[in-house]
Parts: sequence; structure tokens; C-alpha cells
Amino acid sequence: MEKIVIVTGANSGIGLALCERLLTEDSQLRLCLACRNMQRAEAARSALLTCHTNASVDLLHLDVGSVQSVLTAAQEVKARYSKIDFLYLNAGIMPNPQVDIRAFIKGLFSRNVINMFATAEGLLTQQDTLNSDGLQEVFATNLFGHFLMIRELEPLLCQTGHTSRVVWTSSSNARRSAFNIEDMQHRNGTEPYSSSKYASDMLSLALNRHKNSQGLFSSVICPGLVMTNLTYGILPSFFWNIIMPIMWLIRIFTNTFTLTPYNGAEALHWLFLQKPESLDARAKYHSLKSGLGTNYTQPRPMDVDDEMSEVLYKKLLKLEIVVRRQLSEKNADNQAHQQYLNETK
Ligand SMILES: NC(=O)C1=CN([C@@H]2O[C@H](COP(=O)(O)OP(=O)(O)OC[C@H]3O[C@@H](n4cnc5c(N)ncnc54)[C@H](OP(=O)(O)O)[C@@H]3O)[C@@H](O)[C@H]2O)C=CC1
Ligand SMILES: CC(C)=CCC[C@@H](C)[C@H]1CC[C@H]2C3=C(CC[C@]12C)[C@@]1(C)CCC(=O)C[C@@H]1CC3
Repeated sequence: MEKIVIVTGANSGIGLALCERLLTEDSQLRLCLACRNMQRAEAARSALLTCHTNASVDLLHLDVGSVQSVLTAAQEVKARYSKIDFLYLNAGIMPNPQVDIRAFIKGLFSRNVINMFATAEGLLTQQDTLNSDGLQEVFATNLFGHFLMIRELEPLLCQTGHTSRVVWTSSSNARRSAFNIEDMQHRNGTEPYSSSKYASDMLSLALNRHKNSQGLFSSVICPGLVMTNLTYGILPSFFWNIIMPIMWLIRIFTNTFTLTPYNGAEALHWLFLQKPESLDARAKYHSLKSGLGTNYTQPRPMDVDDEMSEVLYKKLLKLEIVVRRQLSEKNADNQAHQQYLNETK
């Protein structure tokens, strides 16, 4: 039977590279590109079909940062498919990034230099905003929208006799110290990206605890440092081009500089080939590239604990109730307003 695979944020970067690799792996696949920008999604679909002429590639409109869009997209998925084999939760944003140049220079001469290049610890801050649902945008996009998607798709993801997988594209930038359980949306800090990625690591752990018995397995990956729209948003492309030889050099010391989307998608592809029972729920699977140019996947322990992941899971369930209520009130208001307009006409 054909495998159904949904990839969020599939129109560029690591998501698109993953789609390409999956179609090369399994030509019978039914692939669904879940994207917010349908023009870019169409372009991605055409590019994939150029190399894989007979492939089944569907498009789904999804703005994972909008509650209404997630609910509508999930309805559409339930209407189209009777099961989901893989749901890759890859869409992600890092708005208004700022590199702390002084910390970078200081880091260059410290013993922590390799770790600094691998994780960007102490180097990066972002400016976050509120979205139209009243949620912090980074939290909503990188974490909550995906959580809501899973919740909506539970009838397909948790079926007796069938195993489904969700895979989170996390980051080496995920850090416990950037996350505060009392402020899970990171309203008050300057590292919303790091916080949201750490939250996804914990959520994956909680999902495994709650859903493995219902056939749903969750994994977390880190793609390494990859040249994509996201990284070109941190520093301009000419700068990255100038320092490219240095980056190749750094790769000898930290294999996390995967650099191309193809390499970055290594762990996502590798997980597609693994049996879920063989995976470690507490591990993050890293895409790595050695100095000699070999791609490989390596599990590394995550800094997560059961207790905090459970608190986060409960808080997300509570927030889900709140946003659903707010949305139905908003929709009822809109309907009443529309009716009033019709009547006065
Ligand atoms: N590049 C890197 O070095 C690293 C990246 N990552 C993670 O990898 C993932 C992919 O990023 P990457 O390929 O690098 O960057 P890209 O910017 O190329 O890809 C991000 C994708 O997410 C989509 N997206 C963003 N916001 C939304 C939204 N609200 N709804 C639906 N789709 C959305 C983008 O679509 P659109 O075209 O509409 O913007 C795009 O397709 C992210 O989760 C990122 O955090 C992790 C570690 C390192
Ligand atoms: C000489 C050289 C390589 C300079 C670049 C310095 C920094 C801009 C990078 C060093 C480590 C990088 C890094 C990321 C962004 C760019 C750096 C800070 C990420 C945060 C990008 C997104 C992620 O999810 C993880 C990356 C970790 C490493």
C-alpha cells in the first residue's frame, strides 16, 4: 500500500530537499506539500515532478501559524486520506535575527568555540510579535500550530493496527535555559526561536509517553547549519559566500556544518527508513557531514525531563481549549455581522 507523507514548509530549503530525497527513495509515495504560499508550493511541485514524472505530489494550503488555517487544512487532510504514515513538522521561522558580534569575537578566543559554532549559544536573539490569534508568532509557527495539527489529525495518526510517525525539525539552538515553563510562548525573552525548539523537544517526549500505545511515534532531528532562506535572513548571502571557505574548515572540527539542504535532510530521510520501535524517544537525531564529505545520522541525548514535558503538554492542551473557544466566538461574531449586513441591505 502506498505511504502517505505530509511535509510542512515543503516549498523550500530542508523541507523541499526532504521531498526530493523521499521520492528518490520510494517512487510509490503519496507526498503532500503543506505550505502557506501556494505559488511557491506550485513551483516546488513542478520541480519535483520534473525529476519524478510519475510521482503523486499533492498540495495543501496550510499556514501553520494560524489557528483557523490549521483547522481547515486538517479537515481537508481527513477528507483526502484515510491514514498518515509520516507527518514531517518542518515549517519554521526565525524573525528579525540579530547576531551579537561582540559575543562572537569573544567566543572565538574561548574554549567554548566549537560549541558556539555548533549551537550559536549566546550569539543570536530575535524580535517576536503577536499574531492575529493573540499568540507569539514564533511559538505559534514553530510549535503550537504543529501541536494543533497533530491534535486535529489524531483520528488518522492514532489508528489501531497502524503505526504513524511525526518528525520535528528541531535545532542545536534548542536550549533549556532559553525556555521558561511559566512563559512557554516566550513573551518576555529575546530567544523565542531557541525556546520554541526546546519546547518541541519536550513535546516530542510527551507525545511518545501518551501516544505510543495508540500507534503514534514522535522523533526529533537537528539538520545542522544549512544555507537556506532562514540562514540568509540572519546574514546577507554575500557574507555567507565570503566566509564559505572558513565554514568548510570549521566542518573539520564540528560535523554540524551540513551546509546544503540535501545534507541537512539526512536525519529526516534516515528516520523514514527506521522502525519506530528501534528509536530512542530521548534522543535528537543529528544530520552530520564529516570533513571527508560523508553524510550520516547520529543520535545524541536531549536535555529534557519527563516532569517538565508533562507540564508543557498539559499547558498546550489548555491553550488549545482557549484558542478554539476564541475562534468559535470570533466566527459567530463574523456570522452575526454578516447576517446584519444582509438584512440591512
Ligand atoms: N537552516 C538551518 O541552519 C536550520 C534550520 N532548522 C529548521 O529547519 C526548518 C526548515 O527551515 P529551512 O529549510 O532552514 O528554512 P526555509 O526558510 O527555507 O524553510 C522554512 C519553510 O517553512 C515555511 N513556513 C514558515 N512559516 C510558515 C507558516 N506559518 N506556515 C507554513 N509554512 C511556513 C516556509 O514557507 P514560506 O516560503 O511560505 O516562508 C518554508 O517553506 C525550520 O523549522 C528551521 O527552524 C533547524 C536548524 C538549522
Ligand atoms: C565564520 C562564521 C561561520 C561566522 C558565522 C557566525 C554565526 C552567524 C553562525 C555561527 C553558528 C551559526 C548557527 C546558526 C546561525 C548562524 C550562526 C549563529 C543557527 C542558529 C541557525 C538556525 C539553527 O536552528 C541552528 C544554527 C546553529 C549554528
